[in-house]
Amino acid sequence: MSLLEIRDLAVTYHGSRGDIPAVRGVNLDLAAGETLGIAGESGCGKSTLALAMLRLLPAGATADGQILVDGDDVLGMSWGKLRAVRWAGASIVFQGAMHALNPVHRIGRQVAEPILVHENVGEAAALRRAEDLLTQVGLPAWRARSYPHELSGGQRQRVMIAMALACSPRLVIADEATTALDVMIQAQVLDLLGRLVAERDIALLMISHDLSVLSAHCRRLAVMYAGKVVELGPAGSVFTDPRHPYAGALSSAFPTVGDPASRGRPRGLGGDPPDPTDIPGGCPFHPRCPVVLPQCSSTPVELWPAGPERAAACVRVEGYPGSAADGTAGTDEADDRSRSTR
Ligand SMILES: Nc1ncnc2c1ncn2[C@@H]1O[C@H](COP(=O)(O)OP(=O)(O)OP(=O)(O)O)[C@@H](O)[C@H]1O
Repeated sequence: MSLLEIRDLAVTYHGSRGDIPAVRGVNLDLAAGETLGIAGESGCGKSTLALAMLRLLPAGATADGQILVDGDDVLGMSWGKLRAVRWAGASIVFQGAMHALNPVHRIGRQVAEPILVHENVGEAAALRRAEDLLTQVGLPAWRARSYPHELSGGQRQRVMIAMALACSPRLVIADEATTALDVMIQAQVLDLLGRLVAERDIALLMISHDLSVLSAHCRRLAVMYAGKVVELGPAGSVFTDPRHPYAGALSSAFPTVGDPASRGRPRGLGGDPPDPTDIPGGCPFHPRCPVVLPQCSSTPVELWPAGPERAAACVRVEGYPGSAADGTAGTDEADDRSRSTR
């Protein structure tokens, strides 16, 4: 059994602009010791997915489907159980550590806090554990006595990782955890996360708009577009040999190191992501797709097997029902094969 199983997850924000379907039928699995990257342009639903996993969605959002952590559904569990899952089962490292840390408390106390809250441990023992965690993330133990403003951005992000690991979670979600850091520090922090994942057999779900970073640090990649996973597979293959035209455009957005201006913006791809209140029918990517076919505006697309461990939601994938070579769009057979790729 996978540590994390997401089944038919749909998240909708209900607001004054109308309903925003931010996540639309996502299915993902993640095993202990595995790293899965989630990539996609701003607004595709990555953070909503992360927040839903720990039931941290704001009021006004509804979530349907299942999010199973060790077989227990986060969306349906009691508050008591959810509290335990939030630290000991799974934890999140967000972007922007400066704002997440309390400026008036020493680092050690902040790292020790989740241990004190969630475990039956005295203050001195919790502080010793905090010092130990700081050394594990590459900071000297004496940093426990520092205040956040005395640390660099990279050091503060390490502190956030130490906090996330404090109660030995089995799943860590890193949402743009290193985006604000410069490239060298980013690589160091991501290497550190990768090492901790391997040593502790943690499942790591890493969210970033930067496909090249994810492909370097994750075993598998999921590419999202308009609330759906449109490509899933081994990271190297998705990055270098994408099967979905959007994944291809996204990987071409990170062609060269040292060209920050081009990063994150799919090159050669016109238009913007769709208005979330008015997502195009058929394939949601079809209005921007450089290789669009006539049926793309009407054929619903789901993930379809596209090679070993691979799936893509595109009618151009060989054998896709409704593709030029196949007249079986929308059949039960299509649904069955789609499910078998989860
Ligand atoms: N609190 C909210 N209320 C209403 N709509 C929201 C809210 N948060 C996000 N959305 C909308 O949901 C959609 C998905 O947003 P989300 O933040 O999950 O995307 P993202 O891929 O993480 O983007 P980014 O990389 O910019 O954070 C967007 O259309 C966004 O405008």
